[in-house]
Amino acid sequence: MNLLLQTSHSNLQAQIAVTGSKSETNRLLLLQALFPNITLANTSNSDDSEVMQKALKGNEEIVDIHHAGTAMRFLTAYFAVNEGREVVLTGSQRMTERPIKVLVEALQQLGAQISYENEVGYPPIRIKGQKITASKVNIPANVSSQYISALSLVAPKLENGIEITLVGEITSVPYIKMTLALLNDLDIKTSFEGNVITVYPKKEVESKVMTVESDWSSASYFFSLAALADNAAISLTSYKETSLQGDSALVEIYKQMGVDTHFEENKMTLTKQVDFIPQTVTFELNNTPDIAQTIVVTCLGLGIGCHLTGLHTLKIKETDRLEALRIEMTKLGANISVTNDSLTLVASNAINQNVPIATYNDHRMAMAFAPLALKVPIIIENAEVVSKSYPDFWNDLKTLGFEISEK
Ligand SMILES: O=C(O)C1=C[C@@H](OP(=O)(O)O)[C@@H](O)[C@H](O)C1
Ligand SMILES: C=C(OP(=O)(O)O)C(=O)O
Repeated sequence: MNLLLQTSHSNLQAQIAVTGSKSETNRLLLLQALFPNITLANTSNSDDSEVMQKALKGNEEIVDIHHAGTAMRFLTAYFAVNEGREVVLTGSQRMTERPIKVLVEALQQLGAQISYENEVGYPPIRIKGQKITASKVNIPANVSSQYISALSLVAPKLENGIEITLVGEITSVPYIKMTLALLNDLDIKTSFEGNVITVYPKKEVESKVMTVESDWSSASYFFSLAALADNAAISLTSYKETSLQGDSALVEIYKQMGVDTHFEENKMTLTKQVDFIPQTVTFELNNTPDIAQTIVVTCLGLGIGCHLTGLHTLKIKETDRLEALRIEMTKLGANISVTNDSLTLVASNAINQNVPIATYNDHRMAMAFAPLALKVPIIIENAEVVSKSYPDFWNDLKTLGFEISEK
């Protein structure tokens, strides 16, 4: 499904209930499988959370998690310590290109039995669940934080917990802290000092309702819309000023691009400010890789330049996001260059109209480019990809007055 997006509304007003964080949900689904007396509220309705839930509930030998990176990594650890069960864990074509070796080797250090069905280092993998008693493990920390979260999530159920020594620069740190904070909310003791994470064993937890905050990465598209509109007052629920999600850095980032955020109870309202906006912005995004695409497109829409660094993980996500951005932004007339870990956009004012944007099976390519419809009519190819994290995205955009038609 290709969608043509256009709008004559440049004053955006609406209240939108954004789905729960898929990162928090997928952690809590795993923790609920380990501790069934936890109840979850405001969970994500994303495809990635649905496949996670199905995989945890099912009993099949072949478990297919499609495009869901967190599900792939978290379930690798989950099945590795699930004594007596054997599964083949696989996913989409792209998932078979996303590396898993670092996590497999860490689990093998602990005594797990995991082998590769095809290419060494990549899914599909065969896992024979074992009782794990070893607790010390070293892991390179600069490829994906999801490996470290995966080990930490299963650790409370290991006889001796876990002590993880992180080697090298640590990437996507807020996601690791989110994992430990959720464990702490269940009264599971953890520590993260220097490059060592410790998670202590815990047999049972108290019954508790865990309420997921709405998804901040999904909120990023509304920050972009507010920045590109002439006027905006967009209210989003349910959000907290102090969040477990690192992407809440959006508040400070978009302040520099003319968006003010006001919190009241469980709602945040984004308003457009007409203050001075710099000609170029610079951000280090090692902590917040998922909002890189949103920010670049906002800058194009504002006619300003940007220099983004800390982007090395973008090459191994749903697609090579740096290359995808370079190609699609160039189609729109942008002057953009990328390296293995950075991106530079030169300020310019013209944007080509009616350009079909390819989305590369990447939900964030579709959603990041959509706000540009405030400036020029734009076509988003294979628009259904948004369901990976935000199935209601196109409907929510309609409530802001966008005309959306099949092309
Ligand atoms: O743990 C998580 O929930 C996530 C961690 C990040 O991945 P990396 O640690 O691989 O950068 C992020 O990009 C992904 O969308 C979700
Ligand atoms: C990178 C992402 O997801 P995952 O790694 O879980 O597939 C994302 O949602 O942007």
